[in-house]
Amino acid sequence: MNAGETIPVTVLGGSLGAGKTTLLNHLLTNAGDRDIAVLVNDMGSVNVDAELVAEESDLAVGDGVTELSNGCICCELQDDLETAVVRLARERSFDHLVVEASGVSEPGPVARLFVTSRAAARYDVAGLATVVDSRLFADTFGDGDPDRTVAEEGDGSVRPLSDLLVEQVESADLVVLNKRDLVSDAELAAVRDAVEALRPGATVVETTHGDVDVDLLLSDLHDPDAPVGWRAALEGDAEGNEGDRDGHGHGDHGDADHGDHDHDHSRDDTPHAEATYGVTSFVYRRRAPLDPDGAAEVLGDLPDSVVRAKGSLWVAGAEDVHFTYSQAGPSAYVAAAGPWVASRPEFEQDTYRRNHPELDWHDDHGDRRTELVFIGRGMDEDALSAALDAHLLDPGASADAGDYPTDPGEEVALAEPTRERESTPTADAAPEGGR
Ligand SMILES: Nc1nc2c(ncn2[C@@H]2O[C@H](COP(=O)(O)OP(=O)(O)OP(=O)(O)O)[C@@H](O)[C@H]2O)c(=O)[nH]1
Repeated sequence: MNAGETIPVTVLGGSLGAGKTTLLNHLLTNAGDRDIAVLVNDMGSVNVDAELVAEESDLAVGDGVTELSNGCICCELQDDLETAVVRLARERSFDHLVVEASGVSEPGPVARLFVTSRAAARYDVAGLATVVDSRLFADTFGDGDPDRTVAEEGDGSVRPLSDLLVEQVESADLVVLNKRDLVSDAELAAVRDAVEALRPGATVVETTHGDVDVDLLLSDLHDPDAPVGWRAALEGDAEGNEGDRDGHGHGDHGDADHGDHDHDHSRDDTPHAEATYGVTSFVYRRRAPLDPDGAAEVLGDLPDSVVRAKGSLWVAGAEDVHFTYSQAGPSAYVAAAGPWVASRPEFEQDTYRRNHPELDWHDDHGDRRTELVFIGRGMDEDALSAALDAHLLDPGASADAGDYPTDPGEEVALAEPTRERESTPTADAAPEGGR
């Protein structure tokens, strides 16, 4: 490498056992003339993956295959990773770096390291590749085997696997649907369909034993501005529905035309997906607060047809708090994001609105709104909207939102895959901190 040239980096993510190591072996065996450095992170103290990769590719550990032990590179080992990649670039010459994130890492933070830290001067992100265990994905979002839906983190705490699967897909430039041999054509089509809805525009390939096209894997695929499905749906809806903004003002929530205009125009982005397999998305947007218990009841027990839901909640009894909601398969959380802009002192509101002219501001309610995007297969939009509408209250109505989180970043589970679903958020449901 010439001084001043940057090295392309591909960050490889995917759930535990998805086939990342298998894919790395395939890559190293088929690398041709390329000199590839691989940084492997494995959970636990033994770097089995690094040794396996080294063993199968005639590379010694330390000779291009570098280990990081004791945890997850996206969090505890962030400093080590930064040091390791800077040292690697200084000490060795190679054409491409591949970093395998552990099965419970989100690839996004790992990739950001190459943009924001000392490593940025030496590296350029070429792509985030996520290996998906097609069988596990189909199970998690299809029939939902609860025993397989929790991943253990380095500190022993558990995290719903569905969250990780969704996040790993939502940040990917390339999605590798691995274990093709373990799913039927219909199951694979459903998985592909969900992946395309979660991450419109990502390159999606199907593989068995990680036999991905090496040129494709290493090519420059990264698009930091690529849309995430739920955000694209919200934006598409906002653009297409200027007229409905004022249509849901004070007291109109009983109006029969509530749901009529809330169809998602972003489905135009993936027309074949909808036409072929029925993946759709829609936005539920109301200018009225939800009853706290009713909202928890509906949003904590969404139909299985919903793969992903996300958005903002205006909750009666806590009208100053902007709540966010996030559901992925069998898990659902509500978090306190901080005050609504409309709850802040007037001068702050003015400044904020000047700096955010795109903010959807209502004459009476400011930015307070309930705005949820749902992505799924064969969803009954009318039924879901009606279930939520049944819990709409008038702005200012009294209600007890005592079980909802209050501190910014605090989170409460409405549904978790390992436990019995709860009908309301409870104070003893461990808040998991802002994610
Ligand atoms: N049937 C089948 N098995 C596969 C496929 N790809 C990988 N495997 C197997 O799945 C298991 C896990 O594969 P790995 O490559 O170790 O997965 P990983 O993502 O590196 O796993 P962790 O490092 O634990 O996160 C191994 O037993 C592989 O042989 C595939 O396409 N089909």
